[in-house]
Order: sequence, then C-alpha cells, then structure tokens
Amino acid sequence: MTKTFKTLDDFLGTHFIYTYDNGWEYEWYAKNDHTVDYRIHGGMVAGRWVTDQEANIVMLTEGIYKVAWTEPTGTDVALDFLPNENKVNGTIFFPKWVQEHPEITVTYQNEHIDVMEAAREKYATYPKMVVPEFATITYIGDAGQNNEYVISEAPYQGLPDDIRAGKYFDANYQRVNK
Ligand SMILES: C=Cc1ccc(O)cc1
Repeated sequence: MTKTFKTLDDFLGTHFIYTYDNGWEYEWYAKNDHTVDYRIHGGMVAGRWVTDQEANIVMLTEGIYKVAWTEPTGTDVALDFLPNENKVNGTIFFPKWVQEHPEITVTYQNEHIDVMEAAREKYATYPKMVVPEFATITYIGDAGQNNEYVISEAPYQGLPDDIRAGKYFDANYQRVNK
C-alpha cells in the first residue's frame, strides 16, 4: 500500500502489522476514533488477542499519530505511528504480574475480563516492566472503520504471512473462506 497519510481520517480504519526491534510481532487495527483491536504474534504474550479496546487516538502533526490506552490487566500502552516512514514507536508498561504470569493473558481477552481483573487483584503490580521499542511496519491495509473481519480469530502460525501474501482478505477486506 503506497498511500500517503495526512489526516486523522487517513489513519482511522487502517490495519497494520509491525515487528519491534526486540523481535515482538504485533498486528493492530484503528477500528474507529476511540477503539482498537489487536493480535500478538510474537514476544512475551504471543497468542493474546483483543477487540474493542477503548483508546485515545489523535494526530500530533500531519501523518503522525499517537494512540494510548489502559487495559483490564493493568497494562498501559502508548504508541506513536509514523506510517509514511513505516515506523512505530511503542512503550508498553506491564504490571509485574503479567511479566511473571504472561500465560494468564494469552487468550481472547474479551471472553475473560473477570480472569484479568482477578489476577490484577491477586498478584503484584510493581515494579512495572517498561518496554520502549521502535518497530518496522511490514504491512498496511485499508480495512475501513468498524470492520469486524480484521481481527476476528485467534492468531496462528503464519497468519501475518497469509495477510502479507494477500491470502487472508478478499477485495472487500472480508476474511476469505478457509
Ligand atoms: C499490550 C498491547 C499492545 C498492542 C499493540 C502494541 O503495539 C503494543 C502493545
């Protein structure tokens, strides 16, 4: 995709895959002006996926976007997207318990909010694990806003490659039949 990002509207509805310099691979979708979906393919919590996470999304200056949110796990996230440069800078602030028990969070979170809330009460928050990293964007897709097909199933080995190869979405950005 060779689109040039200029406005906030250019960013909303965009679907990204990127790899952090520490090797962690993330897939993330700007679903609308206050909602994000994502799937994690590599790193400490690979296998985790989330839809309809409320987030703050703004354009800082032309083509540069800031996204921040806090999760039911107590994890906080701040991302800066520079899509015209194929770069992201992200900082993740993990509570201590996620670092010690990442497997509790590796699920479709939306169906297990009670589990996340119980774990954050039971286990330690501090000291937090701060992960500040640059990432390189390996895929940009124009999914349109509020597209429920973008992040609609658990991550599997090879999913990012299927998307990059054009095997995952049809011409209307809907999931092709498996
Ligand atoms: C913890 C979630 C999360 C989602 C996307 C990203 O780039 C970093 C963290």
